[in-house]
Amino acid sequence: MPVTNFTFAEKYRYLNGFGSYLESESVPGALPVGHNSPQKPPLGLYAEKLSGTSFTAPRHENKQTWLYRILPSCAHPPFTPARVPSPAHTPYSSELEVSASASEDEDVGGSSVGRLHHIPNQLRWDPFDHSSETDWVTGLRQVAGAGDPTMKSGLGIYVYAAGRSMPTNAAYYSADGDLLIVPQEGALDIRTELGWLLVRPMEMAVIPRGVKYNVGLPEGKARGYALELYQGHFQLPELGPIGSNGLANARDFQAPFASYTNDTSGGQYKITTKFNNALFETVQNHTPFDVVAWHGNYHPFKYDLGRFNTIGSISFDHPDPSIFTVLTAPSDHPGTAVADFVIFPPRWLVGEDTFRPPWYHRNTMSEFMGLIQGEYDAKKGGKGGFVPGGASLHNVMSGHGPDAASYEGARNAELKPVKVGGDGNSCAFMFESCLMVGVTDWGLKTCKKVQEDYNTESWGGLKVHWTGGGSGERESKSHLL
Ligand SMILES: O=C(O)Cc1cc(O)ccc1O
Ligand SMILES: [Fe+2]
Repeated sequence: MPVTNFTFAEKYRYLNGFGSYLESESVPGALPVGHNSPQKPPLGLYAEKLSGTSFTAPRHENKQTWLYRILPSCAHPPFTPARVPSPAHTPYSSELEVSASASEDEDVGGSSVGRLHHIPNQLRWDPFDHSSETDWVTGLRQVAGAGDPTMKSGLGIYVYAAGRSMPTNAAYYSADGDLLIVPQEGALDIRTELGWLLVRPMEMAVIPRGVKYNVGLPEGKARGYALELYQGHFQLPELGPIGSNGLANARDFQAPFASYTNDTSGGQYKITTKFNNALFETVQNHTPFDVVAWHGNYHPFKYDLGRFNTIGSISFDHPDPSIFTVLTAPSDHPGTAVADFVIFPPRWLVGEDTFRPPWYHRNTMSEFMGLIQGEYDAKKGGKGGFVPGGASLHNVMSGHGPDAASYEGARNAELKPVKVGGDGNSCAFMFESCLMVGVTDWGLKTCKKVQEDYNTESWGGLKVHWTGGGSGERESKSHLL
């Protein structure tokens, strides 16, 4: 059986830098020098290329990694449809049986994206349930999405809940896209083909398309959010006039060290893949975690959100939330993102003569938000409220903004500097997309978490403050006065 007695220090060594071309060898001499694919790679290893872009992608976009492993990935029996439900449909409780959609998937060979409901209403969800019955693979649920993995366009938005580590002889990969993970409760001990990552709440990670991984739960349970990017890859946002540092700094992104298991005993390793949003599995007789060394720029990474250098107004007015972008996945149109990952971290709010929470707005982008901890400054009231582990969706042109209680509070607040979240521990995030997102059956119905009265609870009580009376006079004001 596999060697599993890695020490904490052996597992969690990191290589620093965003998008860097890195190399790592867990046995000295395992990486060929000056060659990618020598006739006989060192130590009797196989060379295997893992590409994240087309071979001919321009250099600044090109992503690939060379893996030096004991056996290549192709050595496995054929995949067959998995006996677990697809992520878009199914309740957490095993009492509710494997869903009808999963068996339909089997009939047609296992490829179904599921129905998405496109609705203009603002949506908010109570915290999603914990589950003791699921592991990472069975605990991922698609809430919303746009586009299509087969066309490599769009994104999927997920929540996960798990109460079990994946068996150590199991691995998962998604052929559909890069997965950005935002833990909300419980650490994730992620073993990837390229090495280990420990990802805790207030950290995030990205596992690229195709990279196999296993998720252990050191705390016995975990819950959080995830975004799967069907097209392109996340990159750091441009900084423009901010200059050469700020927001998420490149050096704070951490990639794993190579770490391998040498299991030649002919064990049984279950590989599950998500392929066009349906799950398939196979069992192979060698561990997928046999990469002794690698070099490349296509690798998993993590980032501690506490290292985000938050920048905001120090004079007046509330800036656009783009100033809080950690990572962005651009569309073909510059400045327009298929997905932005934005955080609202602990920070000081100042601003003279300024309404400090978000202004009311209708947005051409769609906004899915979650709360990692604390409270969000625009959402104080309402039955159920916006609470950690819950979520909201304000779709394309769906009006939103502070609820009535938050509005009145901010309108009358003394404008001294305040730390957002009071104790400084709040952190909400947003997955913002230029695409109109649809909600899955699971997100709309099966999860049973939609707050039916969200709109009226939030904005039904907004007061009229109009004092104009038709005089038409307008105050002209300089902020220098
Ligand atoms: O709707 C939201 O709460 C997210 C958001 C925050 C902000 O500061 C400005 C715009 C915006 O969409
Ligand atoms: Fe918004």
